[in-house]
Amino acid sequence: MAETLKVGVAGLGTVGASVLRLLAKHGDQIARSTGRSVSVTAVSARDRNKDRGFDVSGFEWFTDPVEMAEKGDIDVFVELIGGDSGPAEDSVRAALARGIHVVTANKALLARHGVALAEIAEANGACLNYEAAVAGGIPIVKTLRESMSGNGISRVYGILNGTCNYILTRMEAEGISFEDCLSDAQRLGYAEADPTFDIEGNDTAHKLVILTSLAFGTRIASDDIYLEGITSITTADIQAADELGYRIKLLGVAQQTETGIEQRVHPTMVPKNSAIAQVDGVLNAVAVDGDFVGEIVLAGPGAGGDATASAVVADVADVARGDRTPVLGMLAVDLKDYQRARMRLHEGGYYIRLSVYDRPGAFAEIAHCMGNAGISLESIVQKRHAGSEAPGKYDEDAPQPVILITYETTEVAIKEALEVIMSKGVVAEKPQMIRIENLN
Ligand SMILES: NC(=O)C1=CN([C@@H]2O[C@H](COP(=O)(O)OP(=O)(O)OC[C@H]3O[C@@H](n4cnc5c(N)ncnc54)[C@H](O)[C@@H]3O)[C@@H](O)[C@H]2O)C=CC1
Ligand SMILES: N[C@@H](CC=O)C(=O)O
Ligand code: NA
Repeated sequence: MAETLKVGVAGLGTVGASVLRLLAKHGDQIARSTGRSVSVTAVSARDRNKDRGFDVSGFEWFTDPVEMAEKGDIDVFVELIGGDSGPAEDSVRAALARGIHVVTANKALLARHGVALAEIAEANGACLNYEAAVAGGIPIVKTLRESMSGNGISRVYGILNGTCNYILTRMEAEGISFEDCLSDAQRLGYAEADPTFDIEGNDTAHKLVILTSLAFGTRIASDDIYLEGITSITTADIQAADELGYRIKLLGVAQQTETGIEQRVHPTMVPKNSAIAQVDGVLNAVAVDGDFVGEIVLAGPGAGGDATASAVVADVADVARGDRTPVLGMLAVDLKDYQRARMRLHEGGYYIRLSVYDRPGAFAEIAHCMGNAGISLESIVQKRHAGSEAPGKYDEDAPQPVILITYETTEVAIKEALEVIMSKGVVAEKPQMIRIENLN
């Protein structure tokens, strides 16, 4: 058998601890599969004496991950610290500059510096593998980098954040509050160190921009993305979606249009019978439309220590096998510039929830504003608040929820119509607007 592959692991938190356990449990299997034994020889974490449930005394210890990257006797540097700068960035750059292969789960780092890191890796003959960075345990990076290289891709989309999907699923199924669901996701090791990255959509955006680059052969365009998180989603929206035959999911979508590539992250109403609507809890799903293969959908755990470790170790195994696939599926120099499609031109159906003053003519005013903007309404439903006046009487001071579903229209038309509606004094608060995606 070839020489042992020496691995240094930086960051012994949720994912790092699972990586050590996985390698301890399945090291023999990996050696048989790759023809090379893989052994962790060095680790870096902040506190050597912390009880992590496993013994770290057999590893060379580095308090500073950059030192491990620069001086450690290792072949692979596994970065599981997190963050798009600081020790994660410095240590990865140092390892690659030395020609040490890098495996990372850090999507924030790749979204910001992916192309620059790919260039350093290429210049020094090192691998940079990051399967765990996108949709956790789902092998989507490998699928795009290798298995779909013979296809022209027109769209890639999916549920890319386990924390948000877990929150939305439990809010719908169990009626649990947003805050309680989020703290459970944190306790289970799904959330980012700063969970606002999850719930405000940034984590999904980090993953989507990596997928866009892999799918379309473009440079990573982290700033060119439309972004909305799930913090404005209420149980009223979830219930209304259910009654209308939809579920609400946080989707990341990258789609080729006539004017460029649309990169967008936002809560989305998807038909209940679509494949993506069945994906619950911490599971993620990614769909890719290829011109020869058609649509493929991969689903599986998107977060959690063990599922993520599965992807990290598969990347280490690829290094052991001698797999040298280019970082972004092609050399960095061959990546095209990303051309952004304007979000205002986005076309689709919309769900609008308005809080309408119960006054004569209010409905007509709303329908008129929509009509003026060229928007056709598929349905309009008034949902009386429990305890409000019986039908036949009205209470001017008690706004009532009204749900509109539009036929396909443009983002610019919807936004303009809602502004006009707000200016007419018929609604009590800013309207809620959720895009509808009619997926299979
Ligand atoms: N938890 C999950 O489900 C997933 C996490 N990821 C990514 O994996 C990476 C790690 O995530 P987790 O394990 O969840 O985070 P974590 O917060 O549990 O672990 C990070 C570890 O890095 C250590 N650390 C921080 N600064 C350090 C430094 N200067 N030197 C050495 N160690 C340092 C921390 O003490 C902590 O133990 C992040 O990039 C995250 O986005 C990716 C997919 C899933
Ligand atoms: N916080 C992330 C972890 C995996 O990438 C998530 O919830 O998906
Ligand atoms: Na993955």
